[in-house]
Amino acid sequence: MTTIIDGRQLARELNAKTQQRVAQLAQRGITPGLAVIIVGTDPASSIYVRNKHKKAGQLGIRSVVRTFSPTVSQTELLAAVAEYNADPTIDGILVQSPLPAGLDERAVFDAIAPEKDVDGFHPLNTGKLFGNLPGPYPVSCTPQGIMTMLKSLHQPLAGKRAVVVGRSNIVGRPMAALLLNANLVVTVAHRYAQDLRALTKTADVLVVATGITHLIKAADVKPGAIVIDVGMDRDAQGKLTGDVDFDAVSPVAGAITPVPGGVGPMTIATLMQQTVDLCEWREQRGNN
Ligand SMILES: Nc1nc(=O)c2c([nH]1)NC[C@@H]1CN(c3ccc(C(=O)N[C@@H](CCC(=O)O)C(=O)O)cc3)C=[N+]21
Repeated sequence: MTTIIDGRQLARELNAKTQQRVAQLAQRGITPGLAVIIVGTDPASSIYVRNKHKKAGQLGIRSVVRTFSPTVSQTELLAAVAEYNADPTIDGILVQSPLPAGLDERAVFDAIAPEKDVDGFHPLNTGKLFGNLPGPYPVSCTPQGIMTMLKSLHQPLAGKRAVVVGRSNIVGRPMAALLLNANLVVTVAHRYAQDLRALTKTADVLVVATGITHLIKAADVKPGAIVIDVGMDRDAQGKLTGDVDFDAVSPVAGAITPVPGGVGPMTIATLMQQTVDLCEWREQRGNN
């Protein structure tokens, strides 16, 4: 009776809506454009970028990928961002994180025009999110995709206790803000937490984004809890797995996301959704 939250199926449904919106725009001669900047050839990063590019193509989004050598200078990267900022055919700009050591990732994110910031990493957009200011504005794709997954359960969330484990700028912090904006009671736990397991055990909604393989075991989860696993870890056999011990936890949980097939596909579907959002918002502003 545990619900397995099927990220692939939810992503298919979201992508179908996005594809329809792209078709509507096409009737008016508009094609959403996504620019992806990747530095180096880390195999995992290259796979994500290739998947994003492929999905964009399937939905009718024009996607351009620019790959730089790991020796690229900060100046060259900023020049590429400036070029896409000024390019009227580009609606969304994504700089694949993390950048190699020696490059200032924050400075590159900050250089992206806030209205083209498809990842929602620019301080203007995170500031709006944390202030629960009226939209529209882009939000980090992984936590936004998780909110879509939570909504798919059709359970009232206001007043529930959420625990987010991890406080990265990409996942933990924006996740906490989204849950708080949805009126949950939010705790953010991290590596300095005293008695982490006592905290996770109180969660009605538990989001785990630590990169620690199978950190969360059955005894750490409240019976019936909604468990969201953001981990993308490799087990001893090199198989992709999560921060949650799925086999042990799923009998305890009320609903749980698998890895793979959970949060990952929804992250990409949300990226596509937000590329089209940015395109439509720009249209509405009459800013070509
Ligand atoms: N600026 C930026 N924005 C990002 O959104 C961003 C990033 N940098 N850097 C890296 C992370 C990671 N990420 C993933 C997206 C999809 C899957 C995904 O689709 N995973 C599949 C499995 C893929 C596989 O088998 O390897 C799944 O979970 O089923 C995973 C990871 C986006 N990220």
